[in-house]
Amino acid sequence: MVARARLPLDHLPPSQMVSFRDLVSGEDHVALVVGAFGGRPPLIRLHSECLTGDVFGSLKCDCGPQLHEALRLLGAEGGGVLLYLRQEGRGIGLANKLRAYQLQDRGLDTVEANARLGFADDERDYAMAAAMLRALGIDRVRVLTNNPAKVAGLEAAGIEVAERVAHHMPANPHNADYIATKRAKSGHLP
Ligand SMILES: Nc1nc2c(ncn2[C@@H]2O[C@H](COP(=O)(O)OP(=O)(O)OP(=O)(O)O)[C@@H](O)[C@H]2O)c(=O)[nH]1
Ligand SMILES: [Zn+2]
Repeated sequence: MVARARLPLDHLPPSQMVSFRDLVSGEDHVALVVGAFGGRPPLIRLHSECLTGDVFGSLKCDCGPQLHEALRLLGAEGGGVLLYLRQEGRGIGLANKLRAYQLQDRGLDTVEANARLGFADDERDYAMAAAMLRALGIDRVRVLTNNPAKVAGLEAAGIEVAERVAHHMPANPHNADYIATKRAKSGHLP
């Protein structure tokens, strides 16, 4: 844990941002601790950075709506934690994601494009996310995700996943194929 501060957020209960330094990548990951929780395992979201979707509202993926809906759900529960993980492009970085988009414009799907660039479909791991949760005193969670690799990654690192809560957003004409490919090839759950 590197630094921590109160961070008032629109329409959300009193929140804090906590930053962590990843000594392997040098990146700062952040935990947004929304409101208060206790009793049942807290609702959490592991959100992988997506500059295009999170900041600019890109329609090519579902990251922006997933981010905002996750925060809304945490607020509606009174509290929870969103980990904002600096895993842009499923861990390949922004420039390579843009190269992958270029290949997708030529007909490759999201998995084929990664392979063409010499990457695995998904280069992320969740050990850092588990370490962040433990540093916050959390060892049992309910996790908002459609991605079984996130559940498996947390469990492998010693965090108990009491429940997986599906986190689907409505598709649009630009991301429908992307979402279908994640289901067909990357094991994403309905
Ligand atoms: N390499 C690559 N990364 C992408 C692409 N589209 C989105 N991303 C990245 O994928 C990450 C989000 O992953 P998703 O597969 O949408 O969702 P998930 O996080 O695995 O699963 P959920 O928890 O269900 O949302 C972000 O880091 C995005 O930047 C793409 O076409 N290629
Ligand atoms: Zn995205």
